[in-house]
Amino acid sequence: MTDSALPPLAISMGDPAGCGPQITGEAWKALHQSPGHAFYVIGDASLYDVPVAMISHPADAASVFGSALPIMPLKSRLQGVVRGTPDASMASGILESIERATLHVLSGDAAGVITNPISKAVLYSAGFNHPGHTEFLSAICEREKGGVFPPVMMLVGGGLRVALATIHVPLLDVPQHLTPSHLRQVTQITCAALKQDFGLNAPRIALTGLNPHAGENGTIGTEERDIINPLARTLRSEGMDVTDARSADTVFAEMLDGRFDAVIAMTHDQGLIPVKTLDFWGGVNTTLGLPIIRTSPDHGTAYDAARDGTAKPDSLIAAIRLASEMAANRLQNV
Ligand SMILES: NC(=O)c1ccc[n+]([C@@H]2O[C@H](COP(=O)([O-])OP(=O)(O)OC[C@H]3O[C@@H](n4cnc5c(N)ncnc54)[C@H](O)[C@@H]3O)[C@@H](O)[C@H]2O)c1
Ligand SMILES: N[C@H](C(=O)O)[C@H](O)COP(=O)(O)O
Repeated sequence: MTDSALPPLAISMGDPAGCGPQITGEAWKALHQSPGHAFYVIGDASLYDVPVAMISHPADAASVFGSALPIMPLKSRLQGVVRGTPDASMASGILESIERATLHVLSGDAAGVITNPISKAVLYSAGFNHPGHTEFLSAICEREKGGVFPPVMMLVGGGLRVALATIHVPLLDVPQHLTPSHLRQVTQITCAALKQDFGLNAPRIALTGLNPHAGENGTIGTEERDIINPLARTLRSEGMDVTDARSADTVFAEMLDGRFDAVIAMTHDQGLIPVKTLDFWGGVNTTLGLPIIRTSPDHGTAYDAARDGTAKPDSLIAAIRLASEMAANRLQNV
């Protein structure tokens, strides 16, 4: 469900040398006759190969969206953008765009933020010290709202919703992050978001095991027996519909059979491989646990496709559609 009474969606520019500008123009072409998906970009007009309209406030976006891509100009200057060639001097413009889009959602001027892909390596080399958008957006929300908003990454696509218990963590360090309190927090945030943002009244959640065969009763690893299953029992006693650790090699097939509404995977690749394999072009990354709606395409900067002008917009379009649905659901369910 979408709601055209909602304010427009804000889209960040992403890496200007990556596929963001091209797929944003293509997304506008696909959606400009759908007022319920109206959006604007905070970026530089010279990047886009579609008709553009400069706006000075998000409220101006809806009236021009049907005929041009609405753009709010950056304050940072972008000089010498070469498609397909990463350049760390673009970092301030990239970050300004993400931050302003987020502030627009926090102020209620935008219904949600959709982030175009960034190269983490480019931003790290310019001093950016968050692992990715997920944690950066959480930090902005915490600074502006004064609360604590631990973010949870969820990928949606191919019939799956997969939340991650750990994100950009080296495999060697994963076990130390899987504490009962952390897993409780991730599961509670996922459950709340399934209700509020996905409109599911009684979500059914499956936890994966960390080890092969979910530890095979403690004979191939003990995290399931000692951490995941005791926590799952406690959460069930509190009324949550959550499984013990299930084998990660079969649980996604079980979800496709309709047994679960979401899977919580213990590691990044455990969760993202099935979604991106089933639906790389339509997959969406969303951040749960924030006071704002945030979605993103599931792919990266695709510099090669950006250079050749062959980037596909499908995942960005899916991210825009999902952000609209989530914003409408959140409006209804708060
Ligand atoms: N949401 C994000 O900001 C995000 C997500 C993932 C990766 N990244 C970043 O992107 C950079 C590149 O990462 P990567 O190479 O592992 O992944 P990638 O998704 O950029 O590219 C993987 C492959 O898929 C192709 N591809 C990706 N998106 C495409 C599209 N829309 N159309 C056509 N082809 C497309 C690429 O050309 C490449 O061959 C890294 O710096 C990574 O940190 C950012
Ligand atoms: N792990 C994500 C993926 O592979 O799709 C990606 O790196 C995005 O991270 P942020 O949304 O935190 O930038």
